[in-house]
Amino acid sequence: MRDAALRLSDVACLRGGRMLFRGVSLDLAAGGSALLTGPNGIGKSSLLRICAGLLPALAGTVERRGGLALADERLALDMERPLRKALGFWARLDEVDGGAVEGALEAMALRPLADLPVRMLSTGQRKRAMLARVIASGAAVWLLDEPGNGLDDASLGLLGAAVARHLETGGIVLAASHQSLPLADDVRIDLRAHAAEAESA
Ligand SMILES: Nc1ncnc2c1ncn2[C@@H]1O[C@H](COP(=O)(O)OP(=O)(O)OP(=O)(O)O)[C@@H](O)[C@H]1O
Repeated sequence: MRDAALRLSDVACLRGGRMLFRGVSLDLAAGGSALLTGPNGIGKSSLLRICAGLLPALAGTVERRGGLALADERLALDMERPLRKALGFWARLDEVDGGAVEGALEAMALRPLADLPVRMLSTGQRKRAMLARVIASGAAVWLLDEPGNGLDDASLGLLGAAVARHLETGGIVLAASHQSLPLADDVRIDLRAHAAEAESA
């Protein structure tokens, strides 16, 4: 993971025929993290999708080095499978060993729930399950969309600890949130400063 990188240069985003933001630059190397902030609808999720290569940027460049894991509003876990098996499905695709799933369950305090079908998990437990999927992936670059939503204080602490461990081992974290998070963010990008309307106002 030590050669992981995420670099954005002058990125602009057009969505639904509307310019959302422009001029966003970011340079994260191994161990680097950033928090994207701004009100609902400003384009935080869109920027994460651009970083993930799921949405083209209107202008600018995105460079990624290292595997990528995205946690957004989609749980991406089989609702009918027990949690451990649902995570195991991704672990096989990600070609990580079974120990990665156990470690991720432990990190998110999900061991006691590991044999329950995913559909039986509560909102906060599902969010922890999604974070466990990211942790188990072994990906260097974590893109986390509103990772604190639905989490109680204890779970926010687990999230903060997981992020800190990931950064210590050379990972990169880009999180988007409209609320403050217990993350060691080196860089903060307030998308309001890049909003297309702000420029013309
Ligand atoms: N598939 C789409 N097609 C067209 N417009 C879209 C699409 N998805 C989102 N948008 C629009 O893009 C804008 C930015 O949405 P986005 O989800 O990136 O904002 P956000 O800052 O993450 O918001 P929130 O804090 O509510 O999650 C919104 O105005 C939204 O309606």
